[in-house]
Amino acid sequence: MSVSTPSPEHAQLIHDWNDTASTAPMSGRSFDLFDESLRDGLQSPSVADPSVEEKLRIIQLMADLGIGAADVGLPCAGQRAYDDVTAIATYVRDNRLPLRVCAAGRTVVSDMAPIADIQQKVGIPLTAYAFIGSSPIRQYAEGWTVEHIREASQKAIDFAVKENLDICYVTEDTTRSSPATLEVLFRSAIEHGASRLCLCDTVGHATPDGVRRLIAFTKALIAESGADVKIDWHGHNDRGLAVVNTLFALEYGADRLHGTAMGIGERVGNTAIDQLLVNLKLLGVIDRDLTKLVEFVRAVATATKVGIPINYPLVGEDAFRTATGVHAAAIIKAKRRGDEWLADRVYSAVPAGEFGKGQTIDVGPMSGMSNVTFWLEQQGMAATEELGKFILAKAKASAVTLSDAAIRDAVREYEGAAAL
Ligand SMILES: CC(C)C(=O)C(=O)O
Repeated sequence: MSVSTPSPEHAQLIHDWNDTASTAPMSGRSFDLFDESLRDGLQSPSVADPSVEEKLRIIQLMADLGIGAADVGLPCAGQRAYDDVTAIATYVRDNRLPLRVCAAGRTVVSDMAPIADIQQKVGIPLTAYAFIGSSPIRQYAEGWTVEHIREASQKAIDFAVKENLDICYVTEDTTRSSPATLEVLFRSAIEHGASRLCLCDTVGHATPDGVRRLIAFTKALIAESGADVKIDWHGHNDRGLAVVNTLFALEYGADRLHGTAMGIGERVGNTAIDQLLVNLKLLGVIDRDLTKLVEFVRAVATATKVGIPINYPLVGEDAFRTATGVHAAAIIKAKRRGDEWLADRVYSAVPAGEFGKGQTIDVGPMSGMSNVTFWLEQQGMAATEELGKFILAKAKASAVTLSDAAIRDAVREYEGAAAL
């Protein structure tokens, strides 16, 4: 389902300063999305660990959205984590979902072993994400030398390879790690059989320019090695740049982009995979049905007990709702013409209809008469001028947008007064 092609008349209505044509090469490249909601997402201290049934529903929705891989937990963390990863892998196997099951652990054999064990038991290939801190600040905090990190990584990778696990080598805090250290660690990981390198902006430090330079550095190193090794990009949002950085990571050559529903995760969280999907679609990089995206975000929000902010893109209560007179008037004019294309775009850069949603008009202190008239018509009520004025006066006197019940009360009050 593509972003609906505008009619020739509509096509003239938006001058696009975004250089969408320059994203065309991205759409030709094969890349994948990697969902971290059930691992990094659950590391947020404020979220609840979903039940296994909720996790399976979330996994199904990821697959429905064309997300190709997911980190589904740290099986080394305890029996419950181990059982949930096993249940997810079994569900993916039994339902033949086109989703790669991945699990994370530190670069120690005891963390890799449960992943190998689940792979063996369930009988589908898993990917192990083996992580270790690589930046000078992490080395200093832990008292590690580069040689210690390299050796620990090598032992974990050798074990995983021996167990036939696909292995992604994850250098935590890559965006603050020195090129000399990364060169040693990446070369060793590649030589020992890692199929992927995961570049982590663990503390949300990177800017797009840093993303570009780090990916160029890593690509050159991989090219030199002659191995077929892919690059993952894992971003955090401490500076509010996670989605933007991840879009740039794709442009600069990352093969797999990480994110979580609503960006839940450590501290202020990760790249919001839902926002990433919306942008990839609007940029023309992907062409797929995203009408289940809202359900996916709501499923994660409910299962993790995270509230959806009212102004959250696409899913927030106010994402496609206005009570403002000027905005409402323009949307209503489009709707009266039967022009939903126009109604969806005149005051929104994300067309609601493309994502299974619609614009709604409310009545509040910033409203004009068209809000009231439209609201009454939607309810099948006669929108007389006098009634409209009465409701609008109530709205102007109110500090908040009127609820439907408050407008109905106003209608009753008006009718009662008129009947006297
Ligand atoms: C373990 C990795 C992927 C991580 O979560 C991070 O560095 O933020």
